[in-house]
Amino acid sequence: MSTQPEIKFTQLFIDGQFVDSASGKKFAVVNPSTGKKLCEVAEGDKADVDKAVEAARRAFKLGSTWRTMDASNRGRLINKLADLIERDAEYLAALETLNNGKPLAEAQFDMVCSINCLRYYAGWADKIHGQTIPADGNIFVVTRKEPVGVVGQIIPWNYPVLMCTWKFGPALAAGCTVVLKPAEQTPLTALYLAQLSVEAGFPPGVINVINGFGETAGAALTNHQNVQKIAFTGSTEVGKLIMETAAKSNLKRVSLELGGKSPIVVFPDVDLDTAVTTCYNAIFANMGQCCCAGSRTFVHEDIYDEFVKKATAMAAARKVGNPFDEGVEQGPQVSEEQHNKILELLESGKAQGASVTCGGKKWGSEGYFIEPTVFADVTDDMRIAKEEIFGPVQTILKFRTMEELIERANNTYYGLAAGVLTNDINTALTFAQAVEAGSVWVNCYDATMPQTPFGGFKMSGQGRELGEEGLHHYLEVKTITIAIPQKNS
Ligand SMILES: NC(=O)c1ccc[n+]([C@@H]2O[C@H](COP(=O)([O-])OP(=O)(O)OC[C@H]3O[C@@H](n4cnc5c(N)ncnc54)[C@H](O)[C@@H]3O)[C@@H](O)[C@H]2O)c1
Ligand SMILES: CC1=C(/C=C/C(C)=C/C=C\C(C)=C\C=O)C(C)(C)CCC1
Repeated sequence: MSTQPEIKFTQLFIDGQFVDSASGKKFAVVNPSTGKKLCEVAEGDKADVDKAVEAARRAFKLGSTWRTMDASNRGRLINKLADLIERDAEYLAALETLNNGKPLAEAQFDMVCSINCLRYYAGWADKIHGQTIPADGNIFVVTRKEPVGVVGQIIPWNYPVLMCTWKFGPALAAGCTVVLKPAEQTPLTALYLAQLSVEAGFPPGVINVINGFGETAGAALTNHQNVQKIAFTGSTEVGKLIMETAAKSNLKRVSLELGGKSPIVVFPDVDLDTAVTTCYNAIFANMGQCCCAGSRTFVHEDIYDEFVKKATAMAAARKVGNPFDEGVEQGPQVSEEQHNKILELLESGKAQGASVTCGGKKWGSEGYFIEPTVFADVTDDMRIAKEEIFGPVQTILKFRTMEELIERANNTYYGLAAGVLTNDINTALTFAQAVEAGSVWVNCYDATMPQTPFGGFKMSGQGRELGEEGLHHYLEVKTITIAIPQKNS
């Protein structure tokens, strides 16, 4: 596989066509493995968002090709897009690795998950229906599930293709039209998907992609009077802004997939090597850049020292390097900003008294690499135990009792995910029921499938993506009540 896949699309995608931005401005896209510029892409802002929303509105007009299409044909188009991603998966994975820095094998797995997500939602397209309701009186009542309309979708840089499919799948199955804003760090694969949408046969305006920055393009989308819903994945800080802007503009619907500080808990009755591996994958996958990363590893005091020894050995053996190289498990962080944020948090961990048993600093001399790091003797008050690090940093905390564990696991503003490793079903269920988290994984982690709802309690978000739940945010319920001469049971 080429380490320099050709970059084919760098403009904005509006109304089925690639176009320059209205201002003519461009911004640089950087290769995180080197810190050097890869290319420039068109920089969209309010004027371009307005055009894209207008195109999406036209595509959503009553009587349009999209609105009059059989639902089963919407499903076929979504399936066709999945087929095209599958056809070009090697290229797309390489482009993702180039732009995002994730190891090629992880990018390839992301493509599989993305294809599965689209196929799952393709199947839903003609299974979205309302009810007939035996309401009181001489009436006949039906509900219809209708698409909410033009949807703005704002996504982060950690899973660029996967996040596109989590957003496109349910929106298109529901019959909405979309304007997607990829993260400014990683626009390249979304633009390629835009081209695939043309090849799949989506009518112009159904899918639009506007590259640009959050404060300009993202804010214009969130503020837009003709956008009926925003689906956002990213930081909790921006999630709050989105809700505020949505409320102040047209009270558009909002779903939010935000940060986390998820506990993964190890009880002493487990196979220790298996537990160490599960916890290692839970935090180090995707360079730790995952909202649901198992970023607080709670280990029972009886096995704590042995666990720390094994976890340290495992992290020390992690192969860091060029994400295109065979066997490399960890590439660079996505950007200099993220890299510096992580280094600052590493220093805070050291200063607050945690023990670095592995790593703890920058890796290499170019690009945005960080050493796989393990902190032991972590206490709840430390910043590394409270803040989302979003890096390859395992923090290991000690616990003694279930009661204390539950209290500490829940002592966070976040509530995205949790894991519990034990062979005792009572222990597993006690924790699973008590922990405040949208996903709880027992004897596994990151087990996220298109069929299973995903999202957060508390400040980790609003609403759920994936599964049937993920469709509801893209649908309005209309109640149609018809007066009839005489109802009969
Ligand atoms: N939950 C996640 O998947 C996720 C993803 C990325 C980052 N994060 C967290 O957020 C931290 C900061 O990363 P970041 O700055 O890239 O995240 P971010 O929330 O700023 O960016 C996510 C997306 O939101 C857009 N955005 C930013 N400001 C906006 C605004 N005012 N209006 C509308 N859209 C806006 C960005 O352009 C991007 O597309 C990370 O360190 C990590 O802790 C979480
Ligand atoms: C962590 C791994 C995976 C899961 C990724 C998930 C659940 C991402 C979800 C959404 C986002 C953006 C979260 C926030 O960052 C895979 C894709 C199942 C592969 C293994 C590693």
